[in-house]
Amino acid sequence: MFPQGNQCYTYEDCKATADWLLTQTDVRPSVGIVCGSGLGGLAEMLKNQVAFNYKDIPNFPQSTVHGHAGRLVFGTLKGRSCVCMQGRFHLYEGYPIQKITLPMRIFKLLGVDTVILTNAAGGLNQDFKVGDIMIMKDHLNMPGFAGNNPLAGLNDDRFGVRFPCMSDAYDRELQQLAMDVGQELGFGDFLKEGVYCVLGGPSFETIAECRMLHKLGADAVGMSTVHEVIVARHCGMRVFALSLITNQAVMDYDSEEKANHEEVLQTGKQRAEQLEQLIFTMVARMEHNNNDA
Ligand SMILES: O=P(O)(O)O[C@@H]1C[C@H](O)[C@@H](CO)O1
Ligand code: HPA
Repeated sequence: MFPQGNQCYTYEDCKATADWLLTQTDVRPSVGIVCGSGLGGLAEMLKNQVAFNYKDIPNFPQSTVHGHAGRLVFGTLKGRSCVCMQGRFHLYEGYPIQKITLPMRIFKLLGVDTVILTNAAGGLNQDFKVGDIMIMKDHLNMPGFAGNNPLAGLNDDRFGVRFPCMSDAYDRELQQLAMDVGQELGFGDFLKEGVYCVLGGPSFETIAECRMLHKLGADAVGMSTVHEVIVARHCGMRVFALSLITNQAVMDYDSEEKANHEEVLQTGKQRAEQLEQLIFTMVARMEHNNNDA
């Protein structure tokens, strides 16, 4: 069933893309950032930018979703060299899961040791409000339960081991740093932590599905991030991830609410400034990652 799956991009393909990028810029990033829906403004904050449209990067997929610009931006943030994906790829765009996660392997080959991912998500936890920022402490991988895991297929040991551990996927020190920085910045009222559940999308969830996911222990539901986290951890990068609660998942048959992408992008705009501030302050304070997984 899977033998060709991971052949989608070989180690050599990933290396060719990374080497191409390294010939185009002097920036040698240690931090890689992925911007979620409506959160691409993060990339604009990088200083001394060198930016590439995805269509100009060998082997790179194209962004097809409104709110995902499709640019890879290199630059510095508080003096630290970074690379930022202004737009990510999703299963529902029709890409194979290995293609969605290809940028993580390119990050690794560029020298990135820490990946920061953001996403827009629906809130399942009844204590969450629209505009809350949730530090991801864990995930539920629904496509993975059905066998759609980005590491399925032949394993290339140059990236990582056949059976990587995921109980330590989300770096605990970075979670604590985010909490500390959030408190200092006065974000305590809307900074939460929780479990993110990924689904395939693009349809939003039914009421019964939201109720089920909540019962299973999910605090937020979305359509991304987890595949990238798995590949980033497989190749030994440290991971930190944030969900912006852009809408309340509909859990009640009396509700008139309807999830929609416009609301997702609108909430992104309203909270973007604080989310950016949180990430920049964290990047300024982060220690380098010395212990590859
Ligand atoms: O890329 P993310 O996970 O932030 O995007 C979410 C999931 C869908 O792509 C979209 C739904 O509005 O936002
Ligand atoms: O409610 C949601 N469900 C799934 N994905 C999402 N992305 C933003 N909001 C949602």
